[in-house]
Amino acid sequence: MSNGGLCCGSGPVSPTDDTDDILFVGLQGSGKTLLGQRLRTVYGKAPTTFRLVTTETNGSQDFRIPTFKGCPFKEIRIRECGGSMQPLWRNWYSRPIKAVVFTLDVSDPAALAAGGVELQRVLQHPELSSKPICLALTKVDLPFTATRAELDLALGLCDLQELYPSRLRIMAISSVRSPEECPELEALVDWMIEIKAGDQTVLSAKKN
Ligand SMILES: Nc1nc2c(ncn2[C@@H]2O[C@H](COP(=O)(O)OP(=O)(O)OP(=O)(O)O)[C@@H](O)[C@H]2O)c(=O)[nH]1
Ligand SMILES: [Mg+2]
Repeated sequence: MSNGGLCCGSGPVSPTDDTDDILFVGLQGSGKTLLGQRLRTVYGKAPTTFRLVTTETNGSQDFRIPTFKGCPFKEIRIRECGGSMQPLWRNWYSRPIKAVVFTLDVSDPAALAAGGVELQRVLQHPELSSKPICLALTKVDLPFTATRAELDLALGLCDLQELYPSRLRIMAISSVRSPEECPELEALVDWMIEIKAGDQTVLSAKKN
């Protein structure tokens, strides 16, 4: 499996010199790696055998996500910080990233409270105060997932959306589904493209 550049090892983990556009954070096993792999297939060529198997990200890794034909840039650069590196996520917040995607596994009730606390920390971190955040509710394909009403109750998502109306976007994602089966995957890439372009009209080139 090719995951782009892998940055891990025994030494202290520090941000790389590469410029990343988007930061992926979220608890261990919440679906960042599979989402990065899946997003590459939205406008890129889907591999004949898409592998659902991932390994834990010990450190960080990057994903290059192809954009659509006619987009002013060829790719979106994503940096995933492994859930096991949570105390070090903040090292990336001061980098010139443009937005953050926070993954929350809605099939794991035991992890919801901890995920909600981390989401609040991301939203309130001073280095990220001007950055758009996408809350990706992951694994929505699984049979027993928290409903949106349950999430509103447990995590106060409605209140968060009212508090950060233009900054917080919430999407329900399944990375085991194809982009045709889960249109939110394309919506997420388009959200990243708009943010990287700094121009909401950039998506109009898609239809030409
Ligand atoms: N059913 C289902 N399984 C998923 C989905 N996304 C991820 N998984 C599975 O959940 C497990 C963990 O996914 P990862 O993408 O490795 O999670 P991660 O957030 O990168 O974890 P760390 O690297 O440890 O921080 C893997 O077995 C994935 O195949 C999804 O949308 N649906
Ligand atoms: Mg990972």
